[in-house]
Amino acid sequence: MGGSLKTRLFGNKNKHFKSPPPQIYALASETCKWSAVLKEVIDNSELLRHERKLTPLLALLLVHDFLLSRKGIALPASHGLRAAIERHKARLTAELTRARLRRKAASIEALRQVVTAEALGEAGLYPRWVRVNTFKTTLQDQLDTTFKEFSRVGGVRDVITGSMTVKSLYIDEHVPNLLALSPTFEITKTHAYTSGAVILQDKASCFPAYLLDPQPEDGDVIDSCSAPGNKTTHVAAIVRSRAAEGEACKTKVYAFEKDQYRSRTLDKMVNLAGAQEITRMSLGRDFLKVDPDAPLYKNVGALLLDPSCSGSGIVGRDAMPAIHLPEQPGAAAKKPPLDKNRKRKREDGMADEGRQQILVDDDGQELVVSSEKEMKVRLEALSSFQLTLLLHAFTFPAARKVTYSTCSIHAEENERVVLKALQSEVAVKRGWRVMKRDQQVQGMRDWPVRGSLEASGGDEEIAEACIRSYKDDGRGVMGFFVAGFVRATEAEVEESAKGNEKSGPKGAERQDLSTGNGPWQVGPRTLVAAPKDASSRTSGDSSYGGDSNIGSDADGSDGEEWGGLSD
Ligand SMILES: C[S@@+](CC[C@H](N)C(=O)[O-])C[C@H]1O[C@@H](n2cnc3c(N)ncnc32)[C@H](O)[C@@H]1O
Repeated sequence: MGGSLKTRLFGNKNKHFKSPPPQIYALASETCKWSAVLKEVIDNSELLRHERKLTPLLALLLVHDFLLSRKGIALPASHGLRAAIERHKARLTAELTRARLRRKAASIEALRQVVTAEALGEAGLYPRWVRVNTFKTTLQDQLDTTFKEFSRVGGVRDVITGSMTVKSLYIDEHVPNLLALSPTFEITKTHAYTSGAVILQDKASCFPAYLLDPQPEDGDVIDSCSAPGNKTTHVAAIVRSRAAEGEACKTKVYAFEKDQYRSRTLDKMVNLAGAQEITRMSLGRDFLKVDPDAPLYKNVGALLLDPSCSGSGIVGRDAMPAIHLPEQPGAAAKKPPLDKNRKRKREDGMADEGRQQILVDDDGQELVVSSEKEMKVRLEALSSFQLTLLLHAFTFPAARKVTYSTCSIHAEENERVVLKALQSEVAVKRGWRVMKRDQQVQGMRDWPVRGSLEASGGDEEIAEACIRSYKDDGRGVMGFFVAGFVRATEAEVEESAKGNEKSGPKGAERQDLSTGNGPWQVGPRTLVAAPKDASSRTSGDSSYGGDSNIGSDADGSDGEEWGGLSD
């Protein structure tokens, strides 16, 4: 099985490890992180030459615990392996000091920071986004306690550049209750994190709940695709914050999650976040099988739809920590094993290794893609499924607002789904429109990165309504897409129907976006072809990163981690 360490441990539902996956993950990632330093210590102290029973990996694990773990080696004092390390205490300690000085670190704490920064890899170029969970605390409380010693900086870039100073913080200007922290700060070791008072969630992943902006008059809310629960707990926190002070919150958030395994994570997260008071979870339930006309959902006015996607916007999903093993005395340098498939692939005219990609979608599913064609087929299947879910959301009788989001950078999963949804029969019949930029909540209106004009069929209003983000553009967020839909009033629907009758069908101009997939037909909205020089990036911003593809955590889900649990 390929994929990241997290995917291998947490995504493998059928594997039963002897120890809990979070414990194995912590051990493996910590050992990998220190392995370059420990290799130097072990090689230079000649430990493996003196202690022939030790293997390089065992030595790495034991020396790590001996030198760096607070509890030391977790074996009885009389145990042979423990004695094999402790016999060399003086030499190992001296070599650790040398390794530290070589890295110009004044203390073990400083060395820890150097090692952490090195191990972050791509993730070190992004801040740690932390959403303050208002079910449990307030932004001010957190600034006064958990982040008391942090210095405030002027922008996200300063948090990243100053990452070695560890404790810098920026209060986000777009999304309320969101902080950007230095990537090396170990937030997961704080009480705020383990108690669910703060939740690790990328800025862009906070856009959907914020854009949905549920108000008490909107009625109940549905999160159709919920696990691991970042957006569910976010939208629930917003709903709760809008209930009158001192009064019980009447609005409910209905959270659906199809996958049984991921449902457990959702359940834990909702409870840890304190969102269970207003969240009704349907664990293991397919949103597509939910009857929109069921009495239970008659007051559902707002739906958040964040379906499975290619995960191509996720930062660091591929990252597999490197392990540096000490030299085994006398062992001949091993040749890397021959890839038996390699020759055959070339003879077959298949893509060589360089072009083959393992796609890990945001559900942790892996797929080897070796040609453009395969990629296209995969994206088509995803977009068809995404559209079907979106159109199902449109059918809830009292629904007035829907947000649709993906952590993908592909237009097929984003603007193209929006266009098809707007053209669908259900959208036309029920009066669904795109939520225009000037109808959006302030922070989303101000966010400068908008949809692709070309992918929006040249429709500027739609491109402006769509919200994007790109990794590598210096804004410190993952690649993401979100669009909102609002439903017109009955009067507006009638007005628009009259307009359509007058203008008649414009078949010649119409761009056919129908895939033939999904239960809905394309409606009468007319689209104008994109101008040839249409820029796929808007808002006069030239600092975008490329649409680099692919391969992405949560840390479960959108490259996120969350309150005290590992997905
Ligand atoms: C992108 S993840 C959701 C991430 C989540 N919104 C968050 O922010 O933590 C998509 C989730 O949708 C679930 N899913 C996919 N199809 C579904 C369906 N038809 N009904 C309910 N859940 C579904 C997947 O199992 C997966 O857990």
